[in-house]
Amino acid sequence: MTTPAPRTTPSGARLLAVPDAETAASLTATLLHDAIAASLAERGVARVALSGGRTPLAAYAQLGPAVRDWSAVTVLLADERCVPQDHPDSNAREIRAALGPAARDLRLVPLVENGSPGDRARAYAHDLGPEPIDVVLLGLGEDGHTASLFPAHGALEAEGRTVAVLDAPKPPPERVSLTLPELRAAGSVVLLVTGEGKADALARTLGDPGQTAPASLLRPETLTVVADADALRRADELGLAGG
Ligand SMILES: O=C(O)[C@H](O)[C@@H](O)[C@H](O)[C@H](O)COP(=O)(O)O
Repeated sequence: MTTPAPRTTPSGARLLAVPDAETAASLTATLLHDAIAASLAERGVARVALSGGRTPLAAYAQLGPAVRDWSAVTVLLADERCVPQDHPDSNAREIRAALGPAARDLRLVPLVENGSPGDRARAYAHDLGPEPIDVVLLGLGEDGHTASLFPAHGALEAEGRTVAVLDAPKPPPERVSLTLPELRAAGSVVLLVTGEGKADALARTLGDPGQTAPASLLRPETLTVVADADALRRADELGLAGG
């Protein structure tokens, strides 16, 4: 698909503004595909971290059949809920289902099912493997959270690669998330935001760097925001959606 002319956000991130959620999904699938293909061409393997939530599922459905060799791709979780892997709230389960049968050979690294959230976070930090992540797909909550990093939450200060969250405002409360340093170390990050319910959160993210909007703490040099017109409405009104 044709990529829209990039805008630059006040922090210096790339913003790709698209008319609707359907176009945002196709563009996101293309960006993920291209990042995976570049890593496969360069190193023969690719490492991608994906988020849960409803918004990216249409993009995953297009990404599944688009990637030629899933057996060389490791799929990590940007965040996961502390539930069994076959639970309806499991991000791993949703992501695998959305990628579909074409991705059956992928290596998805799940969160271990036993232990406290802290134990699971430590195990996941080990399971991430030593190399940095090539590309991360993040969503944005209506309250401004990204992955399981919630506004003004202590997890934002975590210095390791993963962090346990015991009291997430969005259920389920017990989660494990990649940390800000880990997200900032990734080769690239795509933040996918659609729908008018996200408009205030996106405006805060683009305009008010700080812990009230965790995605504003991502690294602008590696960040691409893909947003549809409904999600951008407030940021546009405030002149925060770049030019
Ligand atoms: O597991 C999770 O809860 C997510 O990874 C989370 O960060 C999600 O991306 C946002 O809450 C947006 O979710 P929606 O796309 O459903 O709005």
